[in-house]
Amino acid sequence: MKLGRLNHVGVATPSIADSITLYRETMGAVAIGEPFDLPAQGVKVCFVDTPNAQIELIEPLGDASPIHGFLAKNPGGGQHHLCYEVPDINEAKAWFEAKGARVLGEPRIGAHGTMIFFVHPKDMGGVLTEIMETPKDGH
Ligand SMILES: CC[C@@H](C(=O)O)C(=O)SCCNC(=O)CCNC(=O)[C@H](O)C(C)(C)COP(=O)(O)OP(=O)(O)OC[C@H]1O[C@@H](n2cnc3c(N)ncnc32)[C@H](O)[C@@H]1OP(=O)(O)O
Ligand SMILES: [Co+2]
Repeated sequence: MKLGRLNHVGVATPSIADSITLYRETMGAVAIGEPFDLPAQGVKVCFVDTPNAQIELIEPLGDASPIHGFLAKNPGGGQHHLCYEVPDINEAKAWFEAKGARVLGEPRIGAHGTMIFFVHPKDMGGVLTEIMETPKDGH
């Protein structure tokens, strides 16, 4: 497998609205997208663009959101995952499995419209790792 560029840093927050204010007023972010719901992933999402990567703000959506546990431990929010691009999602899944790393569920469509999967943080040096097939438009 050939690891590609860092696509985004996932940041869990109890309030995307409050985080947008923080990123705009304290961080000086100028390219902040509109928040949208992603019910299949149990999160509300908002992209903050930086020149070389995105910050992906995620807020829990619904009772079964996968980030409830994280926010219970980190009520103010915090860095949740790192996402790297790969050219081929199935090849990448087979690669991680062959290394003995736990792939969490099956690949599914992510917020950028390409296939993603997650690798367990306990098998990745404490970092919840998202693997994403490179978008065809390069974003
Ligand atoms: C916006 C859509 C999409 C995209 O396109 O980009 C996304 O990014 S969606 C992002 C949200 N979705 C997910 O995170 C899906 C994958 N995650 C999971 O399956 C679970 O969250 C998890 C990683 C298995 C954790 O499950 P949870 O029930 O919350 O916790 P556990 O108690 O089972 O945790 C075990 C262990 O791992 C530690 N942990 C949990 N989350 C993280 C984390 N984000 N980073 C680092 N470590 C994490 C947790 O603290 C436990 O450790 P111990 O306390 O030492 O046992
Ligand atoms: Co993500």
